[in-house]
Amino acid sequence: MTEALHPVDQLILALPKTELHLHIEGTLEPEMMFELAQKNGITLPYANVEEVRAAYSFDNLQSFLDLYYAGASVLVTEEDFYDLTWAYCERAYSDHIVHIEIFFDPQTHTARGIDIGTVIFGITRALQDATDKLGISSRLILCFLRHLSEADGQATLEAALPYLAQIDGVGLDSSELGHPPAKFQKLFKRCRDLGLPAVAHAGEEGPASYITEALDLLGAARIDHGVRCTDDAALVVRLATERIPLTVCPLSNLKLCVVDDLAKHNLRNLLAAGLCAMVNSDDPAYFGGYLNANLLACRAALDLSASEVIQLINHSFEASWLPDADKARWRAEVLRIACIAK
Ligand code: HPA
Ligand SMILES: [Zn+2]
Repeated sequence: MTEALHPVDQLILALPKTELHLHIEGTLEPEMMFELAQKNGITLPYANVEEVRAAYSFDNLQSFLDLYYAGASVLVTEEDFYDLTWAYCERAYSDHIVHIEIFFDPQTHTARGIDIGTVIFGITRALQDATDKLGISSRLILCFLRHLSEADGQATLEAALPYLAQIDGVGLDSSELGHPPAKFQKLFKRCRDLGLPAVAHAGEEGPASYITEALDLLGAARIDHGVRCTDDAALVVRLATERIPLTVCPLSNLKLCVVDDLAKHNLRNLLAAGLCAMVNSDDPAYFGGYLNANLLACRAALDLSASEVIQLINHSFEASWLPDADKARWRAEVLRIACIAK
């Protein structure tokens, strides 16, 4: 006999959701990695899909990034970027995600000689199809790799200028330690001048001071991860007062040893401190689960209540870049489903 689903888990599955912290290159499942490698004549350092999965045991962010960049090397044609993005959109649909704001890392591809337009057109064509066929709205965020120089970021921004109509904002990702937001102050000023809103990874492995820098020096409207904010009580008060969203990624934190046990994750404390925190999947093909899997794992490990789950989902709509009327419409839908579930 199959066990009945926990009522809060049923609620998680039923609620409409949004995903705000998702690297499209991090949705590359080993099966697709192999298919694309074969098609594009790229040799992978693995004999089969099982070997790829077995390699996904990470000690820290860098040990993951080394594999993640190697995996992305199979993406070559516009069709490859389309297929990758479309596969994610179908998974998002099955998780009842209605709005996505996704990151892409152009430098990972342009450094291999792939034209930035190939990347952008492949992704945006799939996003448009997701809107037309699955009813999923989306935004696209161009991320700069922080282990590279600011000049490399500037050159990437210049290359992206013809495609600005397809880009809704900019972000900062990759190796955090030793690459503080301050390194990219001029680049983000230029982005602001172009009217591009900014987000930034900060306080994942790096110190709480990187979160403050991301806000004050880059003008970040959201902080990606941000879990280390709790090392600085005054910063927590600031984040709560200014309603700065934190796009938390619990299974990512577990896989990358930011926490050693999901039961010790500070997600609940962030909510209790009045922060606009929500759950996201980051690089789900590498970290063992998409959005619902993250929410279900947190519910089980932290014994989240129905009202905490509803808070997390409401925060994700609040923190999104949807127009206010759409936010209000989705929050009403969340309320309606929550009432039925009672
Ligand atoms: O979790 C992450 N942190 C920093 N850079 C990244 N690039 C993909 N995922 C991540
Ligand atoms: Zn991330």
